[in-house]
Amino acid sequence: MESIIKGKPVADKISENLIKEVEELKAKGINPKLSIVRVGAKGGDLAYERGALKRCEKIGIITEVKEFPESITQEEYINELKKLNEDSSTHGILCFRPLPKHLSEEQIKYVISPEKDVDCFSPVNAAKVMEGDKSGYPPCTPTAVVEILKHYDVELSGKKVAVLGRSMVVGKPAAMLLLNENATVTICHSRTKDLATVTSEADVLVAAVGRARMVKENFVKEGAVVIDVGINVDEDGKLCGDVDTDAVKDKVSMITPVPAGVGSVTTSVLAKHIVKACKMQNNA
Ligand SMILES: Nc1nc2c(c(=O)[nH]1)N[C@@H](CN(C=O)c1ccc(C(=O)N[C@@H](CCC(=O)O)C(=O)O)cc1)CN2
Repeated sequence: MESIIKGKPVADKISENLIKEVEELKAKGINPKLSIVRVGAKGGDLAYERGALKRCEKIGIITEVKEFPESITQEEYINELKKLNEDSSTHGILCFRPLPKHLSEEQIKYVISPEKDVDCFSPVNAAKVMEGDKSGYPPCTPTAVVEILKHYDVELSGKKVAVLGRSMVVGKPAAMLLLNENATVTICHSRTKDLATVTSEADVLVAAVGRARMVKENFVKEGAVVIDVGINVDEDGKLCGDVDTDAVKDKVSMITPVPAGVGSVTTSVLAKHIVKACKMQNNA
């Protein structure tokens, strides 16, 4: 049985309605716009940026990229973010993370306007994820994980789910969103003892650890569903996930590829959040 499940059908379904919604907004003279803030040129950020620009163009959302050198100071970054907060033509702001070490996310996350924070940087939106409050903007990648599982009719209620990775961008919020779907969630990380034993007990494994092809055949249960969130660049400069797909694809029942898996759905969720933010800001 073909176990590879692509993100495209999920992304297309989310995008379909958005195209109509954007046309309706434009007919009223409202032009939804995303501003991307990128520091440096990390592979994962650039892949996300490419995907986001392509997706927004398809849907009719205006985009701009604010690209800054690694040498940008904390004060300069904050000033740029404040300008976007105040710019009424920008409805959604996407700050690529993690930021370089000399920039304090702890401080910057309080600067982004929660109303424009379409990828859950602000503690206001992060708290809403914890509370299961749907009025905010949960992070796009973890939301895409749940959208894929639902699209492919993967039962989550009462199932054992292992999330490999504990970042604020993916691992922690993914665990929370899966818990909201009544899964029994285990978060695993670099200090987890007998890691492969823990992950191989899961019905669903979400790999978000950021290490190229780390998940091998012994990490997965026979028939498990594997969602590969990793976006890594291998030694040949090729994009690859956290899972060694070739090694596990015959053992599992479903697995997402990289690229063309979670990433393509992430950008549709992002577009959905931009349209929602635009409507809220215009009372449309
Ligand atoms: N604010 C955030 N910054 C970053 C995140 C994040 O979730 N929020 N994550 C990574 C990048 N990332 C997901 O983890 C990511 C990478 C790529 C894509 C994407 O659109 N992929 C497409 C196209 C790929 C290509 O053209 O090469 C695909 O997979 O089909 C989305 C998310 C870093 N920063």
